Amino acid sequence: MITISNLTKKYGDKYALDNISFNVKKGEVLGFLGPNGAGKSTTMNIITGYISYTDGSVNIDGYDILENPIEVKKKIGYLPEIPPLYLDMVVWDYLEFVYELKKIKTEDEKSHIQQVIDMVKIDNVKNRKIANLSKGYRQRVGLAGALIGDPEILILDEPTVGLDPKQIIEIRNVIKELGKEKTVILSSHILSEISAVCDRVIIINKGKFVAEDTPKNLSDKLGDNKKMLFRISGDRKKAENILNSFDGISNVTCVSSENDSYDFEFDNAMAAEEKKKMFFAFAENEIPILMQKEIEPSLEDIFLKLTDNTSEKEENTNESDI
Ligand SMILES: Nc1ncnc2c1ncn2[C@@H]1O[C@H](COP(=O)(O)OP(=O)(O)OP(=O)(O)O)[C@@H](O)[C@H]1O
Repeated sequence: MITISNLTKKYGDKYALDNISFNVKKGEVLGFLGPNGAGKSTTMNIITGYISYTDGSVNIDGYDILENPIEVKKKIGYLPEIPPLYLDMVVWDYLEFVYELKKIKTEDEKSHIQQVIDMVKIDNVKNRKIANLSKGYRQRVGLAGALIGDPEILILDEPTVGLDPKQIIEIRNVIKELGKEKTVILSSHILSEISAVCDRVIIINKGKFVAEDTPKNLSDKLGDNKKMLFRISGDRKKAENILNSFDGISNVTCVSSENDSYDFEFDNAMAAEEKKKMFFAFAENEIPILMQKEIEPSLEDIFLKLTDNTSEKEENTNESDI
């Protein structure tokens, strides 16, 4: 459905994208993962025809984006990172405006807009001014705008940035539903975000391709190096010694303390039997374990695992926030 070949975008001498190639199959939900400045928005802006590129090609459902820009744009609904909403407009009027802009002729306008409103669950705010909506609802209005015209492909640039946890879950559910019918590319800088909704993940960093896999395989690749957070109460030194006495535990660090409770972070590659022994060791030393949890791997962990870092060190790191 989407074929990106050797895509390169230069700003002056600087490469925002450097020879990126990938495919997206019809009906697939593809995650585009990378830190700030990786080139996610640049790629999406090129696919949607908003900006040009320096080299390579973009083909959407058989159409080259440069040769058939109108055909391509008809097939794509785009939700940029900051949706371009007119805050003074009422939701319904805004969607009518988008309908006119997209020059959609075949549908019954009112029923189509209502259908889109139902899809993203904004019926309760359709007569309200966009300025008075929460960020979560504004994001859904932006998504509704992208869905006007029933495009086959949806391109969503960091759709959950700035939303609260409840809004994140709601918008994720909407995207999951849409993913059943449409081809979706979704960008994010959070692995769990992508894992929750995507069939496949492409990781880019500083404009370069890093890896491509299913969320499960990516997580398995990181699996032998999971980070754990452990909260204990009691003797800090003793607890540290117990943790360090196990082969499967490394890089033990006390990250915070409050009264007599301490939070330790460590890399955990323990087998199940070893884990049991560790719990008994804490019990024998009368050190209660107050809490334990696995820490989501950061993008930094993923890059360290998936890439040879030497090439990264040669490059300017100012833009990245990892
Ligand atoms: N108009 C521009 N002029 C010069 N450099 C640009 C321009 N737009 C983007 N860049 C640079 O291109 C690189 C990729 O930017 P891009 O916005 O695509 O990254 P991103 O992965 O979307 O990051 P973010 O999550 O911060 O949006 C960055 O180094 C950025 O500074």
